[in-house]
Amino acid sequence: MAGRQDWLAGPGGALRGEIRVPGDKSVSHRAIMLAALADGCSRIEGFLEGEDTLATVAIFRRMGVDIGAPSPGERIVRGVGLHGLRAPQEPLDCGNSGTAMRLLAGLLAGQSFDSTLVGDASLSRRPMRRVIEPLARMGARIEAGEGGFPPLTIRGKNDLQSIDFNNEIASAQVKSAVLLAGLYGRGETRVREPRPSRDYTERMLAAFGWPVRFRTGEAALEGGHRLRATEVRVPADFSSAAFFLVAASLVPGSELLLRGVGMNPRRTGLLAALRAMGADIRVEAEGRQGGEPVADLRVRHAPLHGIELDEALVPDMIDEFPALFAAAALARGRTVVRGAAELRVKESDRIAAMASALRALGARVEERPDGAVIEGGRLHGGDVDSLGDHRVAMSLAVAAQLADGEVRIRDCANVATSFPDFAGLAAAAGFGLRPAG
Ligand SMILES: O=C(O)C1=C[C@@H](OP(=O)(O)O)[C@@H](O)[C@H](O)C1
Ligand SMILES: C=C(OP(=O)(O)O)C(=O)O
Repeated sequence: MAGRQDWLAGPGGALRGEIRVPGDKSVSHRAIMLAALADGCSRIEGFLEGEDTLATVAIFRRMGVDIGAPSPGERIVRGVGLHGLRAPQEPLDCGNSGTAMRLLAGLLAGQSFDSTLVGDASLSRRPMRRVIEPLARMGARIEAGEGGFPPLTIRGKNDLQSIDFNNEIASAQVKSAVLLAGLYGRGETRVREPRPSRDYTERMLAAFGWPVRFRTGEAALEGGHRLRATEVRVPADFSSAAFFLVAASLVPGSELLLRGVGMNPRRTGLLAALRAMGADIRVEAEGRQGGEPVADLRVRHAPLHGIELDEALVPDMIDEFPALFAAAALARGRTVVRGAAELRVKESDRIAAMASALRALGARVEERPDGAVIEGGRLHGGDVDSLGDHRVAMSLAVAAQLADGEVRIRDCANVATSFPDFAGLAAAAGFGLRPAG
């Protein structure tokens, strides 16, 4: 990652125009992984050129997969087949990406060689027992650092057992790690979840020709099949669109059209939450792209009010809470979030990070172990820290648009992991946002 980068944000004017945000991060990771293990040559279009997904590309190249990049957002992957990866000569660097590390833990557990997964300082503080434990039940041998943190050393083992796994947390990363190990398992691997998490691994396995049975909250597959190369068209990332949905809702006079946004129902919880707060967001030009629902989203300014967030929405908007906190701090009345303790183990503790930054701008925020109570009101300018968390940085830039004075947001370089040109696109749409000199 580049050095530390501060932003100067807000106040801004009305947001107008059309935007296409970059490709979906979850889909981009999975497209590279499955294409690498497929028979034949796959083409990926709309790939996210972000640091997280580029880390996944670099990892597969280190394991002997030829991945061409003829143009931005395009990747040509010459699959090596399920057993064709080469033993890496050095540790595989997942950078800041929890998705890369957890999915790869499952995928590498089924290889015949040893491998080590490392990450940056933030990833090295994120819990990995959640994948190590179910994978160990499948016969995988994975050693972690003290406390179950990265690095992970994965001992090669080609004959994994299948399991019937009841996950206690709703996590697509854990579910996907187990399913990817299950490709190498004998018999049927099944994962059940307390609430359904995003289902991209299941959908994409099916697109690559692997038989997989899945319905809300449950997925199952058997080992011993093959993946067939295919074409993947990656939709625009709803989580990146989220910052514009919130900003245009908040700033008077705004109207933005967001093109080709992925509308997988396991991702669009924020849409329901914002509508419950009074947002005016219309879904237009609905279609399908590579097996995923997509649509254009037209968002117009509307006065927002606080809500008691429905806990059932939490997994469907797990990455959108920093943006929701920004909306809540500027809405009329009180917003209550519960059942979202997972936010404490993301790139930062997102409850603490947002509570402390919004408080520094004048908001009244009470932290709870699994959420927060936010009293909406006015914000003033100030100096806040994103704690090196991309979603916190972008959400604070949104909140700053409505602040009475300029906001310095510290440590924003991490935005390049999921949305490299956020500052440029946002400024072009009307955000007050520039790098601090
Ligand atoms: O599977 C995925 O691609 C992701 C799953 C979510 O994490 P959890 O599985 O920890 O909920 C999400 O926060 C992350 O950004 C991407
Ligand atoms: C939590 C996130 O990603 P990851 O877990 O892949 O680091 C995110 O992008 O908000």
